[in-house]
Amino acid sequence: MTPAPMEILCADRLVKRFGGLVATDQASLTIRAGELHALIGPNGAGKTTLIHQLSGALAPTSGTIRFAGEDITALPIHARVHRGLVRSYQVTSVFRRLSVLDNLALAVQARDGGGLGFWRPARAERERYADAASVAERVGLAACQDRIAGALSHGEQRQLEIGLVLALRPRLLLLDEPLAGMGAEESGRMVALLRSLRGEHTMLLVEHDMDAVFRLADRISALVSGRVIATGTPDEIQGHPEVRRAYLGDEQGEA
Ligand SMILES: Nc1ncnc2c1ncn2[C@@H]1O[C@H](COP(=O)(O)OP(=O)(O)OP(=O)(O)O)[C@@H](O)[C@H]1O
Repeated sequence: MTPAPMEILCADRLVKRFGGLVATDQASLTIRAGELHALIGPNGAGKTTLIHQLSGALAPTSGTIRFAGEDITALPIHARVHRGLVRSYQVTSVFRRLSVLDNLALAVQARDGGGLGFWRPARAERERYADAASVAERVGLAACQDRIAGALSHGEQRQLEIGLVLALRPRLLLLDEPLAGMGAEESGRMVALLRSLRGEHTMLLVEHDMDAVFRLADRISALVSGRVIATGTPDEIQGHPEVRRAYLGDEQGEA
């Protein structure tokens, strides 16, 4: 029997040039099924450019991306989403005038290919809403599932965005700075949510909050000038001399 592949995503030597600028420079990255993998790096290191290449928003100049054993380098965003590679805020967006539950039900419907409930529309609708309610609960929004999305706090809206991605039942979630712009309390809630998803979902997290990254990640890859210079456990990354010099600086490198 062939064992299931451990690696869900394998990016091999991705180069992205913008004119004379090389934003990712032979960047290679492997994500294992089930892990929370964080990508760290200083401003301008190429994190966003790399994520965009993985999601399909940007075509690499060279290099390949394999997902679940298939070469997806040339596939557009929607085809990657269809295969289960989903980035938050890219494909699904919050409809501010709809309720939390309606937003989630629409994402469930999108997942099911438009919800062709031709036979039993009422039942299909009920199932969709039951599914949406369980996602609302999963992301900590059960108590406000009937509220208009536009009236949610910033932190709750980010929780909803995670819910919209989860409703698509992704095989790999690309999370781009989920803690951005949050205060301590909201950020604590989001970290708890991400921790609760750990082990249940495979995630690639780009985040500037080093504290959160080192608390959450199973493995971390460090990007410097477009290159992945190290991948390892939080302890290995924290002790890596080049990483300490390049990334952690006086935050942790001096500790
Ligand atoms: N569309 C573009 N056209 C030209 N240059 C770009 C473009 N997108 C990114 N760059 C450049 O590529 C380099 C990498 O940028 P990128 O945004 O990927 O880095 P980052 O690690 O995500 O940075 P930050 O942490 O500040 O978000 C930077 O020098 C940036 O100016």
